[in-house]
Amino acid sequence: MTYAKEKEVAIAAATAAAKLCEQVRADIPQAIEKKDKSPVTVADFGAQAIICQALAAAFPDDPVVGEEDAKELRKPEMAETLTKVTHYVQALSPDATPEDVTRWIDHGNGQVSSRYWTLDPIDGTKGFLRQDQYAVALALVENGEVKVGVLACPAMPLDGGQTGALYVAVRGEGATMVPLSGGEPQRLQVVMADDVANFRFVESVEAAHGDQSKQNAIAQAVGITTESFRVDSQAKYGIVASGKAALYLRLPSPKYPDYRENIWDHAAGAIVVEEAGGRVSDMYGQPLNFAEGSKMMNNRGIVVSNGTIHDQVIAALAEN
Ligand SMILES: Nc1ncnc2c1ncn2[C@@H]1O[C@H](COP(=O)(O)O)[C@@H](OP(=O)(O)O)[C@H]1O
Ligand SMILES: [Mg+2]
Repeated sequence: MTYAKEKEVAIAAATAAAKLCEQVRADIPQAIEKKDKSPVTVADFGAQAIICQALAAAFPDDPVVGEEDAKELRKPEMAETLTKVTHYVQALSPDATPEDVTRWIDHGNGQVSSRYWTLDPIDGTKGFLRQDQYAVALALVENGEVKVGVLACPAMPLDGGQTGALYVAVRGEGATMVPLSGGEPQRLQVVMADDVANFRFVESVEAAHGDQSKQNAIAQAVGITTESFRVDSQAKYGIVASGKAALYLRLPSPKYPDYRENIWDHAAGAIVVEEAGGRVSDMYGQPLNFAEGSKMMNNRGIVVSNGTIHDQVIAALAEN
């Protein structure tokens, strides 16, 4: 299985969604508060609509497990927001109606099964609102294993001065980065053990999404003495896959000890790092479980590394 069609459709859909997000961002979006108090914007809804439309057309039998749903958007008091979402979707899909938009968004409310897609239309919504990093993250999972992952990071600075990266991985075929504006795919390779200058670590900007003091202590314990890079979203996986950092740590926040990670926050990033030669596990060294549901109930914390230091990190975590 080469997943050629899956890869092509995912790249086109994520690229289109990233374009929509950048358009919304140029217009300075307002945050809307979700029931769980986390922010969402018209771009989150628009990107999920665009991607689900493409997936439903190309793979009508595949469920999509996405972050957003259209329940709130259908309420009369949200009519103005739905009009705005439809306006941005129409820039890419001119005949789209508000009914199409809500239907496409809800196509993303599928269930984990033996083959499904998982989608975070905007990962790092807080970064998106801050004009920082964010990612459009889309992955195909079969029998619990991520097979294809696409991560669009429109704000990622590239060597040479351009901005915007598309990270792509297919299981067994390696990982590449293509500038979002187009160009030749470049093969990704995690940092080598002797590349001291790039032996940094990355963590979230949001202190509440992790345990920054423990993350720093563990990084030091494995010999990373420089301060962390703080970056929003799965852009962190892109940075590790590109060899610009050796470690990404995401340990449970003491404020939210019962938090469980969402599959869409990790599936696309994880395959990109693994196919670039790195390793991904939870804080106990267990593989991430993409087979059970949208929350990884049996995993705690996330460790992403270049591979060479992975066992050392897990050992340091067991001791601390
Ligand atoms: N207490 C918590 N611990 C870990 N992750 C959390 C969290 N609360 C929210 N998140 C997740 O952190 C994601 C952002 O990741 P990061 O911190 O790496 O930028 C959010 O994705 P969304 O922005 O898609 O909602 C959300 O799913
Ligand atoms: Mg997310």
